[in-house]
Amino acid sequence: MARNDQKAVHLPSPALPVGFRQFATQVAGHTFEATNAAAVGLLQDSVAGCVLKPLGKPECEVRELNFYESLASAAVASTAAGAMAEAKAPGDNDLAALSRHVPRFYGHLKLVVNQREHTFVRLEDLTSGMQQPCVMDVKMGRRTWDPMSSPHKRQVEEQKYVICKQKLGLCLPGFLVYLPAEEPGKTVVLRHGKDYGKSLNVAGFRQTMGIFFNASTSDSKTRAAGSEILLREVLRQLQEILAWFKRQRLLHFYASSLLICYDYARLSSESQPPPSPLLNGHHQHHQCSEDPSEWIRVRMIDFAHVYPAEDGQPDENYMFGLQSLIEVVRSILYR
Ligand SMILES: Nc1ncnc2c1ncn2[C@@H]1O[C@H](COP(=O)(O)OP(=O)(O)OP(=O)(O)O)[C@@H](O)[C@H]1O
Ligand SMILES: O=P(O)(O)O[C@@H]1[C@H](O)[C@H](O)[C@@H](OP(=O)(O)O)[C@H](OP(=O)(O)O)[C@H]1O
Repeated sequence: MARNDQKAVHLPSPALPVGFRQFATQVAGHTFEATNAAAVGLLQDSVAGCVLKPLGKPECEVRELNFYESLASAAVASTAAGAMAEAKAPGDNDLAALSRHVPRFYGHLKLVVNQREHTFVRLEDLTSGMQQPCVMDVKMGRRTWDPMSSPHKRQVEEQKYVICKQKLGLCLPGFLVYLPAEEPGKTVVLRHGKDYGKSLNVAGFRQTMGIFFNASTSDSKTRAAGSEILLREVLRQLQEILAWFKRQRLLHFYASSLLICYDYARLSSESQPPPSPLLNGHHQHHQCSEDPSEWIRVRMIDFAHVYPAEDGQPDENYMFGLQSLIEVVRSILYR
């Protein structure tokens, strides 16, 4: 069963190249539209574990492609310099270190969708391997317009998600979560888009985060071991990203997001009581006690508005949002 604020309309299917389909767990961003054949969303690639992201407006295309390609070359340069004990270009280390917080990049390609050619980047699917993927897109920063934006674009951006953006430096364009249903063993899917995110105040934002992490106070069924592992691991990954931002002086990220993904199937199995001891006094191996980063992933996405840092300043705008997000997750963990 699904609940959501996105009306169930039957859209005419877009004409896609053979071997590709619409990516079902896209929660935000540009999507296919029934009445606009030029609008394109993410595709699921025939290559397992990959998605294809359309690059959109020409200026966004150049910036996002440039970002991924710079990261890829910095990673190569860093590895080669390490092997040869050579000096690297300034900033290569920081860029190479960023790669682990970003989906893996497998190049770009052009595809014809609805009789129009579009450029896509092929990326690691961050929900890959998840049986019941829960996904949240959190857009970072009080300021979501870039230095080249027109006065009109600035004004439009300033008027959206006003409370959460100004108070927390965060906004919530969409999420999808599996929740336990009344009937034991069954789940419901809750899905909300940008209209919901735009209606939130700070209390609503915090409450929504609790729901997304299956850790709302009213829900005692899953407020157990799994939820604690989830919150601790999300915090750990957020702290690593913050540590990177504190070091780097290269880039500023406007209107960029963090994508938080986890597998509800693993969350609920982690929440089961551990198996009882065997007659010989040993415990059976608990099949879920592997590395939580296998089923919990926090990554930076959407680099259409990445700019070189002016005067080598840190990206305070992004860090303000990230610190708020860390505080919100921490408050859910320790309440
Ligand atoms: N690597 C990925 N793996 C899985 N899902 C992804 C990945 N990249 C993007 N998505 C999904 O697609 C959505 C949109 O991604 P993204 O923000 O990059 O697109 P966009 O169209 O540039 O967004 P915007 O309109 O905010 O500029 C995300 O919210 C997420 O659901
Ligand atoms: O959150 P909303 O209300 O959906 O607003 C969109 C959001 O700000 C996107 O980041 C932006 O795309 P870009 O990052 O590509 O600018 C898009 O501009 P667009 O409509 O001009 O594509 C906006 O409509």
